[in-house]
Amino acid sequence: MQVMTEHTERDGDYEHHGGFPVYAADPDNGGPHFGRLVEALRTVQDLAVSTAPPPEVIAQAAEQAEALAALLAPYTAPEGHYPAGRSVGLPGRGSLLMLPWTVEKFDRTGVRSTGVFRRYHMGGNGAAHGGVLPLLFDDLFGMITHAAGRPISRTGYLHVNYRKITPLETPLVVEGRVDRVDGRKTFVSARLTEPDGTLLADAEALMIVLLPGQP
Ligand SMILES: CCCCCCCCCCCC(=O)SCCNC(=O)CCNC(=O)[C@H](O)C(C)(C)COP(=O)(O)OP(=O)(O)OC[C@H]1O[C@@H](n2cnc3c(N)ncnc32)[C@H](O)[C@@H]1OP(=O)(O)O
Repeated sequence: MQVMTEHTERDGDYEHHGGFPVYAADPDNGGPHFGRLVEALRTVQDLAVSTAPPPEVIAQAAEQAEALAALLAPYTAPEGHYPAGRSVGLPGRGSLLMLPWTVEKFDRTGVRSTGVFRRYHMGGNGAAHGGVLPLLFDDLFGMITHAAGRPISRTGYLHVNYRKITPLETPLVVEGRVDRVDGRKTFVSARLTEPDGTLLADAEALMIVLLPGQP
């Protein structure tokens, strides 16, 4: 997967739009144990929303969670200086906020990612929560804009059409592209499908190039 520092045909003013820090991919994906930590935390998230332990077990889990937080707290770092979000070799770039999906295609013609929605992402009656689909699409649109060599942009609007119930624990595909560029405006669209092509949701968005100094 290409990242900002490896781009070739981009706007000559690419690095200067907006007040964004410049991110670089972490070639080590956070080191030998980071991916394992993120996966363990995701499993804890799944279990935290789907288990009903007795009080003594909850107390024990709370103590262990508090101990883990205390272990990590001394190592907080500035934005762009921790592996979460920059570990492009890990699902969701190693960020717990992102869906744990894997980018399979990332170039000027578009981006494709595959993965599953897990128990943590459940809304009601066994289906994915409606709020996680915009998260998936928004991050994809950021990557699409970036892969197309467009300058640093933010989402102006994001429209999602929910076509069919999105299942959990089922391999899915999301793929999108730049449809049109008009000055600062990049119009993008994407589709979320099952592997056989069944459409679950589609989305379109407007990504707006930041002006110098815009946050
Ligand atoms: C390592 C891997 C990395 C991978 C990287 C992965 C990154 C993930 C990225 C995630 C992206 C996000 O979620 S960003 C977070 C969500 N988005 C935001 O918080 C944005 C908040 N909004 C803003 O900051 C502002 O609205 C801006 C900066 C986007 C635009 O403000 P502005 O600079 O004043 O521009 P403005 O004149 O209003 O708009 C410019 C043009 O766009 C049009 N426009 C603006 N908003 C809209 C709108 N909602 N609907 C229609 N059109 C609109 C205007 O009419 C105008 O058209 P015309 O008159 O010129 O024709």
